[in-house]
Amino acid sequence: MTDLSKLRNFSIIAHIDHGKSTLADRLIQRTGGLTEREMSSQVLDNMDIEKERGITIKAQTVRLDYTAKDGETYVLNLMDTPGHVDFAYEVSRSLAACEGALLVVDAAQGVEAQTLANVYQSIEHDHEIVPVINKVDLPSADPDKVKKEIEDIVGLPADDAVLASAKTGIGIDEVLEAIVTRIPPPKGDRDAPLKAMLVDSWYDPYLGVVILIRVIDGAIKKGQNVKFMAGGTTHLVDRVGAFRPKIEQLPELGPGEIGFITAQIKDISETRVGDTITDVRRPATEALPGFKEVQPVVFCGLFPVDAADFEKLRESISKLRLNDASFSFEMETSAALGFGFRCGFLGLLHLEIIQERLTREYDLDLITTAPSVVYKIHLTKAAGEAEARTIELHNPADMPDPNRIASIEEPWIEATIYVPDEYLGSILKLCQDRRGIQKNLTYVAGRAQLTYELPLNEVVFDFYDRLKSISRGYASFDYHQIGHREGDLVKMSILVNNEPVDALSMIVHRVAAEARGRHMCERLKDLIPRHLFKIPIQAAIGGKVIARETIAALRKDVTAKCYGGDISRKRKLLEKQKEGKKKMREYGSVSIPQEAFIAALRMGEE
Ligand SMILES: Nc1nc2c(ncn2[C@@H]2O[C@H](COP(=O)(O)OP(=O)(O)OP(=O)(O)O)[C@@H](O)[C@H]2O)c(=O)[nH]1
Repeated sequence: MTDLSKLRNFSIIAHIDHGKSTLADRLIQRTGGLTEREMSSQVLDNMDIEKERGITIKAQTVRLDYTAKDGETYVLNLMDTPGHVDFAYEVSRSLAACEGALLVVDAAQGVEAQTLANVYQSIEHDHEIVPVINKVDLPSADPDKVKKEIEDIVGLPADDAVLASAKTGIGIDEVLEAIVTRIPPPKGDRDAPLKAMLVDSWYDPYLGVVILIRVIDGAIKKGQNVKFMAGGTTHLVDRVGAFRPKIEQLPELGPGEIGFITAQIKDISETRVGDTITDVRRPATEALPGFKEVQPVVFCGLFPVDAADFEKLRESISKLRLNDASFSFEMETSAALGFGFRCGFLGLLHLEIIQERLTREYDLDLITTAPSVVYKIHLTKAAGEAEARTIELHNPADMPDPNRIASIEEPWIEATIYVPDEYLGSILKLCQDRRGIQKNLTYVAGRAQLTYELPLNEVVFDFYDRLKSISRGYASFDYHQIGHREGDLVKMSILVNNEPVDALSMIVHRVAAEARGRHMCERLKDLIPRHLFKIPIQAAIGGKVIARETIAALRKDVTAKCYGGDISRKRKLLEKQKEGKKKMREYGSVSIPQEAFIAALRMGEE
């Protein structure tokens, strides 16, 4: 067990790309955990997609030994946190396991929205925050301006901010000293019953489910019987250890310590982030505060392009789910798309990551249906029912008969947008177009900080992409949910050749329905190839058509213009046609190319 006064638990909070992972790797290297060669590939971002996209998805932790200038050796637990709004709950749990944080701000970019959101969380956890101005090696670095921003915008003193370059190694010793001298040691009672927080968990093919914990009171040892208080399950601990970053087994973890346990757990859904772990024989009386079950907020259908891939899709999805308890799925059948899965995600980025992994790692061609949020539908009282029911709707296809609906509620978010002045006008228009309600607007140092309330369903399509493109990448965005509100919502169906295409139906606000319907029809007109007959494309609410386009009939055979003369050219064309067919879905007698599904949903005007 480590002496409490020699322990420091900290995390690194930063906006995406400000250098959190690079700094973490540099700290590991300086304290001897890694050689220069091992440094060459980032250690903490260990999933391929994380590396490629340069974002951290799962929180990881490392235990470092550091001999400080005072001659004492300290154990530093560094906790990495995910950098994206979709994973805010994991950030919050990781922060709860620490006493302090390094606030990394890019010396050239300055404070961004995500920085703010994470700092506020960190302050809520009573953290000691040490500002680190990173990338001072860049020619465009302006540390004094960034210091002023940290003081004016974040509201933290920044006089003694550490100036560093995670890339070149400048200031790394100062960062380590600041951790030891400025971040307080943890508190904890060794003699109290075991109380440990479940910070994170993941599936490892050799170890089974690995659980990252922070011990609050008591100690946890190999051979101990433990209970998960919220989950209600009990387990026998068979390994206790820490990451350095390689695995090292330890006899026990005492109060204030961070490390991992394994307990022969097969299913990750038994380990819920935020749960309290206690001893079976001598349990704690109260669980740790703040446990929250994470719920998916965005749903969509995933269908194989080739119906024969269904089993492969099922297997692949089940495998992904082994490592990600926040992702949910259940089987779904669609008249047009056949068998597939309805999946739930924490947000759009989460959706994209899963979709990309399925495509890339499992080599599947998929059709993704329109993402949908969770609506609360209040039904009218049916004959024989004691009281009116409320249902949760994840899939526009399951929308009840409008006559049975008393009212519909949709989820709302509060968004914080941080944007340079010159783009403010267009951002305000974007928010207004998406039914936003402006709550606040302040200016700091040539940039505007905007607070808007927005319906989540207006954000899930392409809000973030639009925001980035309007502001040339300078706007940053963060949000949290603020509950459901009633809205005048309707289901809009898309009919191709008079047949409804359920993958394209969506729930929209009545006011926006016509414009969106028209837009969808226009898009589809360009995306669906001509056939030998005329194809009407319609958007409808109930039986009422609100928009219509027609694809003219194809008059000639594609090869006709070759006059049968050039046979190789003719063959090429036919082959091309065949190739195209593979990626199409048949709707009645109409073929719709795979990319039409996603392309039609993009609302941006080009
Ligand atoms: N010039 C310079 N570049 C740096 C420095 N630190 C990091 N970078 C670069 O900045 C980019 C982003 O760094 P990361 O460490 O991946 O950023 P991050 O904050 O971990 O990003 P997320 O994992 O998405 O939160 C990389 O290309 C790094 O090489 C630095 O001190 N100087």
